[in-house]
Amino acid sequence: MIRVVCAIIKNADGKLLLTQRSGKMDHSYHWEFPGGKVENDETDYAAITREIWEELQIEVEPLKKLTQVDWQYPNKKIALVPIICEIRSGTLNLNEHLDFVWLAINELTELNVLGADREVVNNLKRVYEN
Ligand SMILES: Nc1nc2c([nH]c(=O)n2[C@@H]2O[C@H](COP(=O)(O)OP(=O)(O)OP(=O)(O)O)[C@@H](O)[C@H]2O)c(=O)[nH]1
Repeated sequence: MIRVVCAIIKNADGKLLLTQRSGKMDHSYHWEFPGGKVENDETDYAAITREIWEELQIEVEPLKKLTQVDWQYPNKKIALVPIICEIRSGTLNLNEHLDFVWLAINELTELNVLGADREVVNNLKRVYEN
């Protein structure tokens, strides 16, 4: 099982950041929460800080882990760990993705999001509704 962390980043309007995978990536053109694989001997928080810096040139502070989603794709099984993060500095620059969007939680269903992320969105609705 591959351990993957993804960042839940909210802006001042309460909208969440999603990024679109490029044509060169696995699951091309799907939308996801930015993040990536945790490397050996790396903590989840170190991994998300590194990935967001590499992908978006933003410095984030990880604040809280949410419920892990285990998901089987045809070619791999992942454990996706969503982490609530706050932006500390930087201006968003797309180093790897095709596009980004800020959307309210109820608007996320309109996007073609990855399977595991649909589950994350459902869990988030519960977090934000309570
Ligand atoms: N970054 C990210 N990856 C996700 C999310 N949800 C999800 O299923 N994944 C999957 O987790 C895997 C690892 O992410 P990655 O960004 O490091 O993968 P990659 O395409 O660079 O490498 P890979 O092609 O070897 O899998 C990918 O297969 C990706 O599709 C998500 O919200 N964020």
